[in-house]
Formats: sequence, C-alpha cells, structure tokens
Amino acid sequence: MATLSSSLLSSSPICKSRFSPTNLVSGIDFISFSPRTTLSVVSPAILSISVKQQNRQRNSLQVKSVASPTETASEFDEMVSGTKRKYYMLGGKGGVGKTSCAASLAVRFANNGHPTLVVSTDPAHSLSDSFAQDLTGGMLVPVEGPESPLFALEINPEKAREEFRSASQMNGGSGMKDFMDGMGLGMLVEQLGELKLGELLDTPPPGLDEAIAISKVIQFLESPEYNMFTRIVFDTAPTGHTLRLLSLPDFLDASIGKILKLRQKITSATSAIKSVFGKEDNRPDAADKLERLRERMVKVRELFRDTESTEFVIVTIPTVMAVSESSRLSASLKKESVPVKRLVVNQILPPSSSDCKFCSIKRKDQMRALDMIREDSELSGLTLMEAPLVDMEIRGVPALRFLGDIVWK
Ligand SMILES: Nc1ncnc2c1ncn2[C@@H]1O[C@H](COP(=O)(O)OP(=O)(O)OP(=O)(O)O)[C@@H](O)[C@H]1O
Repeated sequence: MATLSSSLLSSSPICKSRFSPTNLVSGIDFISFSPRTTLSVVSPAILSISVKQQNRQRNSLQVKSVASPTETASEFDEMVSGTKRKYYMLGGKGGVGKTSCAASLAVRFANNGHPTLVVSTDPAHSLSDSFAQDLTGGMLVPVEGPESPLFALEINPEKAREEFRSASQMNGGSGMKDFMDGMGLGMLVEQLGELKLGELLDTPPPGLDEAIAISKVIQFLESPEYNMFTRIVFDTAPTGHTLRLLSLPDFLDASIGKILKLRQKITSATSAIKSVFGKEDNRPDAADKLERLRERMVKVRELFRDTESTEFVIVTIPTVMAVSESSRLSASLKKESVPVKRLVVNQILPPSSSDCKFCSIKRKDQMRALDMIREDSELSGLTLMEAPLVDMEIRGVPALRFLGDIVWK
C-alpha cells in the first residue's frame, strides 16, 4: 500500500498542479466571497440521497437531480420546519469536518428564519477558526452576517470543570473532619473522600468535559433571555468522547446522588448540634449547587434521548476507517436510544473529467467507501447527505453559507 501511494504521488498531477477545478471537474460553479476569495465545487446538485434508494442503483453513483419543491419535502425542509426548539448534535471521527458542517448548518438555520445558537463542546475548539471570529471566553458571541440572529459559544472545559469542582468539594476541609470526628461521625467524611470526585476532576475521563459543557449550555438556555433560540447546533467532541459522554450522566448522577445523601446526613447531624448551641446556619450551601448540577446532568441525558427535539447527525468522510468508526458510533448511539437519522459524507471528490490520475484513483477509493456505507447494516438505514470537497478552507460566514446550501438540502 505504501509503495502504491508513493508511486501514485510521484506520478500524480496533483503534485505538479494546484488542486483546482480545472483539472478536476466539469460543470463548475464559482462563488466569489471577496475579490481575492473563490471557492468552487463541481456539482450544484450534491444531494441528500437515501442510502436505501442508492442500494437500488449500486455500482453507479448517480447523484439524483434535485427534486422540485412541489415533489417531496427535502431533508432540510424537515429540519427547518416548526418553531419549537430543536437540538442538532454533530459528531464523528476527528478531523472529518464536524465543525464546518455544524457551523454551516447553524448559518443555514439562521438564514431560514431561526434564531440559532451554535455551541462547541469539543475541547479542541475550532469554531472560532471556522467563523474567523474570536468566540473564546465562554459567553455567547453574536455572529455577523446571517439574516436571523446567530450566536456562537465555545465552552471553556477547564473553567466549567472548576465550577463543578468547587460545587463538589463537600468535605469542608480538615476543620469539618475534626468537628465530625469529635461528634463520632468521622466515617461519613471519610466516605465522602472515598468517592474520589476530586481525583476524577484532576484527570477527567473523555466525555466528562463535554457532559459539563452541555449542562452549562442547558443552564444558559434555562434563562429567559435565551428563549428566542429555536435551533441549537452542537459541534461535539470526536467519537470516543461522545460515547463516554452517553454513559457519563448515569455515572455522575449516581456519584452525586451518593454525595448528596451523605451530605444530607452530615447536615442534619451538624445542624442538630449547632441548633443546641443556637448557631444553626440556614445559608444555601454547596449541596444545593450540587443538586442543581445533578438535575442538569439528568437533563443532558434526557436531551440526548428525546426523539421529539433532538437529532444526532453523524459526520464522516468516504474512507474505510471513517466509515467503520461511523458504523460503531451509530450502533452505540442506537444502543443508548439516541435518535440518529442522517449521515453526512463530507469531502467527496467530484467525478473528474480531467486526466488527474491521483484524483480518479482517490475517487474510486471513495466510491468503495460509499459502497461500504450502502452495505453496512448500521448505516444503510440513514439518510445520506453528501458534501463535496471544496478547493479552499471553509472559513467565515459567506463560505459557510456556500457549504451549507450544498450540504443541507
Ligand atoms: N468539504 C470540505 N472541503 C474542503 N475542506 C474541508 C471540507 N470540510 C472540512 N474541511 C476542512 O478540513 C479541516 C477540518 O475540518 P473541521 O475542523 O470542520 O473538522 P472537525 O471534524 O471539526 O475536526 P476536529 O475533530 O479536529 O474538531 C478544516 O481545515 C476545514 O476547513
């Protein structure tokens, strides 16, 4: 394989010429964003095709022409319809284009009447890069350009985790330990320590940051000033994190539940003693904070499984490795009862009319991966949405709009 690829590279026109539409495609669209920027793709009719439909047309990846609006409702019509709030979680293997697809979907929603919020819970944020705008800081930032309000938010996992940590440090330090020891209740404090939540937060498992980040978003969305958002798009962390995230709320819910029970015991013991000495303290303490956090975690779990309002969109690229990982992701999501209906296959090379040997071999390889999707028991039931490989990096609202109009049909 290595020999094949190196011989391909050495003979490939791609090494000699720019990867441009002229050596790739026929029927090119050129879209200008600025006097210096031009993005191009081959076909204006890159479409949503049901994989089931494609099964009938094996061996010839004929992309169906666009159905006229009077024929059938398009995929995007379904996604955009209704003013009830909907959540779209985009996830998949690292680097396949999750952020570009999430950002382009958010722009498309905002251009179709939905006040939209796009959130990155991926610890390796690239939403700022995608919008070519600084979105760091953990607060909602308005994005200029779309017709309806579009806001973006990059959650700072470190900061969110710190808040969680301060809420969960329940043993009150050595003072509390001494006090409880004196009362013969030292065991309770030790049990709290044994839950090792602090340790968990020092070396967080994949998924913890994301669970905290999503719960943070839910916290934002609970406040009245965020009521206006009718579409929320999540750019999630790569597959492994997502899978851990799905089981994390249960785990955290149980841990926090235990802590709260112990806390309850300690509180009632100490307040009974303090009240004897006339010093009862009724201030809301960390237990209340923790209880609220636990409730949000339960909401995260419910949100992921709510077929009415949530959809997880898998993003992949046409390679054997990415397709295999997507298949495993789909199976895990199904097992966890997370609704999945659509699969975006990104970076598809257009049929080449040129003599670019590298491109035609690469495209054949991609067609094999698309065949794999059609034959895969997990993926073949999903609606396939194809996104072309464009010849420039997709950055900024005009470029995202361009991509969104092609992918989200
Ligand atoms: N269809 C496309 N055509 C051309 N370039 C693309 C396309 N989709 C994505 N890219 C480019 O690929 C790179 C990775 O994309 P992106 O950041 O969206 O992926 P990701 O899956 O979110 O990555 P990560 O897992 O690192 O967060 C970016 O430079 C992006 O501009």
